[in-house]
Amino acid sequence: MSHYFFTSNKYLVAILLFTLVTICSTAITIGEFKAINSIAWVDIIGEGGMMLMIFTWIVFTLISRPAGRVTTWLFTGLLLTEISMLLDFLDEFIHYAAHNSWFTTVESFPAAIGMVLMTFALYQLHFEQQTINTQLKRTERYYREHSLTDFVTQLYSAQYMKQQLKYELNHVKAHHSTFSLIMLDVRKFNDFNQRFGYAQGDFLLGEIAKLLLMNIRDGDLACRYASDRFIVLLPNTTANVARVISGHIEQAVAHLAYKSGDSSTAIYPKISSCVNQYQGQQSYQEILAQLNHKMSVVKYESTAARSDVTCTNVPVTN
Ligand SMILES: Nc1nc2c(ncn2[C@@H]2O[C@H](COP(=O)(O)OP(=O)(O)OP(=O)(O)O)[C@@H](O)[C@H]2O)c(=O)[nH]1
Repeated sequence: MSHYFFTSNKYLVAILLFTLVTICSTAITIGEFKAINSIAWVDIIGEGGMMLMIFTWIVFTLISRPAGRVTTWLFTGLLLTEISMLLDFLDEFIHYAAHNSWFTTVESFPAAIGMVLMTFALYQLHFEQQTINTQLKRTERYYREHSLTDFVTQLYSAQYMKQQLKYELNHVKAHHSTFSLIMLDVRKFNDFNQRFGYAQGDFLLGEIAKLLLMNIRDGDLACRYASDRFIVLLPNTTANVARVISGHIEQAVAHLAYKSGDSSTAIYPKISSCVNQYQGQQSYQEILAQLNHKMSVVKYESTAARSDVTCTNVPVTN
């Protein structure tokens, strides 16, 4: 469950709770509970079920979508529909005197407006999804398999990377071609976690993953290999080209002025990278072992050169 989105939609959560509480308390104040033997239990189950379903849709909208225009339209449409369902549900066991019957006669209006708003929201969502699909193309090299994505970064997982590596090895053997791998490791990520907390660490990994995707080509595949380590598979690519791309990624991450929470201090994360080119003579296990070893050497050398400072704090000036 995305705690982050729920927090970013906190005003909508407050509006939802306020609306539901106000309607229930108004109904109880101006109405009277019906006698138990005049209650239609089947209607209560049906209407109560629909009300709960729409409430669940609202909660899923709030936890799975970032705050913004489309989310607000979706939320408003769903909330109006929920209001109709709640009024419908309440009048199953609350009776209103004639002068308060407006409370139940208006029940169908919110849903009608809500449906129009939701249709508009879905129309907007369609365009938003088209933009996301364009970006997703970069991570969907051969087929969609979302069970193999990493939750924190939304990149493909190490398991998917191994599958694709095996596929690529067979491919280069059959076609006498070549491919390269880039391994990237965030420097002193443990220190970052200790200083800012794991939630911020997750967020930073997500931001680095986005930069990674922006700096690779459509046919390349970026995966989260292990904790703060990423691998990019570059088909039909020599080590020289891979080094250039890896340099672009390093520069992009080095220019990421990360702000933790409300802090206005910029933190500049750094990553180490190494590159290897392959023709398909080794197994995927040997390749990964070789790449991990090369990364250890790179990290050792950068530590020896004392250039592994992770976070440079530069106060942001307005
Ligand atoms: N926030 C967050 N931290 C993670 C996740 N997975 C692993 N870690 C943490 O990542 C850190 C990795 O630490 P190390 O392997 O020592 O790496 P490092 O601190 O970058 O050290 P160097 O690579 O030598 O510079 C550990 O603190 C792990 O607990 C995750 O999904 N989210």
